[in-house]
Amino acid sequence: MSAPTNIACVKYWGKRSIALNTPINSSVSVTLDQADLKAVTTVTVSKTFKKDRLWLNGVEEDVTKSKRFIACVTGVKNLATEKLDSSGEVLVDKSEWKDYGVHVSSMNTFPTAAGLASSAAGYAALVACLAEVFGAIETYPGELSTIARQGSGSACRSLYGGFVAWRMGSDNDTGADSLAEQVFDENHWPKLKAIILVVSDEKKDTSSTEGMSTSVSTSKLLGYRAKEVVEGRMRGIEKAYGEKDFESFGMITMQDSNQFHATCLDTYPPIFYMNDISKSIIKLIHTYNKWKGKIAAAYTFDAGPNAVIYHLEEEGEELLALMLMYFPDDKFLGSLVGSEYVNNEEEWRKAKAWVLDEELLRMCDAKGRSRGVGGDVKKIYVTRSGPGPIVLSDEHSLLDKETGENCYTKPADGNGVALGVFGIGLIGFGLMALSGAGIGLIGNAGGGSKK
Ligand SMILES: Nc1ncnc2c1ncn2[C@@H]1O[C@H](COP(=O)(O)OP(=O)(O)OP(=O)(O)O)[C@@H](O)[C@H]1O
Ligand SMILES: C[C@@](O)(CCOP(=O)(O)OP(=O)(O)O)CC(=O)O
Repeated sequence: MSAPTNIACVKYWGKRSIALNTPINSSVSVTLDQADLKAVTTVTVSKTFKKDRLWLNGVEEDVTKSKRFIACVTGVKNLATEKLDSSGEVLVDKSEWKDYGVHVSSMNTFPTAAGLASSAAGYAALVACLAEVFGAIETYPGELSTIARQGSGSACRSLYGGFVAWRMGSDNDTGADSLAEQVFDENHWPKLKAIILVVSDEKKDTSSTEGMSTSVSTSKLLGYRAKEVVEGRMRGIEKAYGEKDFESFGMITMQDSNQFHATCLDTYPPIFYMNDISKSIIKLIHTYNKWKGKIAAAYTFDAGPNAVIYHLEEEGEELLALMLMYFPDDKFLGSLVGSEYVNNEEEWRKAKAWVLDEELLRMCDAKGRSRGVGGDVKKIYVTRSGPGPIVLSDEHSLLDKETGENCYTKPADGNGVALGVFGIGLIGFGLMALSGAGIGLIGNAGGGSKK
């Protein structure tokens, strides 16, 4: 299976219960297109596997004590149904699944743990893939998202496409109502686009989990935000998205990003996720909006320095040209990922030569960022909203079909694989080799249960 990342417009920051991984406030995000960023995961299960194993980007991680991983496997197994063969015979009774070991191999097509929501895509892919293999059936809508939430909070939102809310819920005993809900699907607002400026692809020094824990115990501003601010913003942004009102959508998105980073600064000791490059992106966007006379672009930053700039299609080329003017790549390094405008060197030169308004440039120059200084932005994605998890065909398996061992190696030069290598193909049942001694069920191929 593959699963998307998502970038929140109203941020999740702070846990109500660490054990249940429930939040102190609701949040809402845009699911991004998997053509550009995704986690790809294969699951194989077998009775012969001695222990559960996970390979991430080709390297094995010990998951035998991972609370997050165990919660996902156990949670999905609890919803499992029996596995049938094509004639309707029971191959695996649901009571037997507990004896099956799980092998998982997963890779991200973008930097891992760098504030680009790799944990969201990764745990959503894991839960969606396990659900296929075990034929899991939800007893109420959103139940699988309550399981993904226990892997990583933001992962619950990656189980759906489009515009997705994570309702904080009120059940403090089970967390069963702290779940994701699709507010609008990915086809609702096709003109909405996103430019991602990767300022750093290094692993961040304060993880979200650790950062929000310190914030909850030390920041009064965070408590105020959760109590007094978020619900109004949730209502406002859902209305704005529904009405395709970019100005309101953009305003709330920017204000909420700023408030999230203000709570980080209010945390003791303070946490700094944005750096000077992030701040100069913020200044450029405000200058651009001032020049436009309206909110035409809106930035948001997760727990890292990388910027996501939401905008409408009509501003896409101009904004990209503006970014390339102030954050250029020195030479053409290949097409901008996902870009409709820059797919070869000629288009890249054209984008760089785009004639930006003199007054706009004068206003931007006055904000202190010099034109043409390269090296600060490592990579640019030009993307949009997309669907939730997708079933891939067998040929994309990251686990060896005979042995169930990892067969994926991360290329030396990048994050994951070249785009397009993992094609998207919906197939039906993909029972690979279910024999008494052999490997069980290959999860990126779809389930075989009664549904
Ligand atoms: N494809 C994947 N499959 C399973 N687990 C993954 C996958 N990708 C990332 N993870 C887990 O998520 C962790 C990274 O999460 P972290 O929250 O630190 O970064 P992030 O998700 O990239 O950033 P953020 O959530 O702040 O945007 C990894 O160390 C790994 O444990
Ligand atoms: C800033 C954020 O991206 C924080 C995401 O935090 P995580 O979901 O990664 O945290 P855990 O639940 O501890 O795994 C905001 C958001 O995505 O809403």
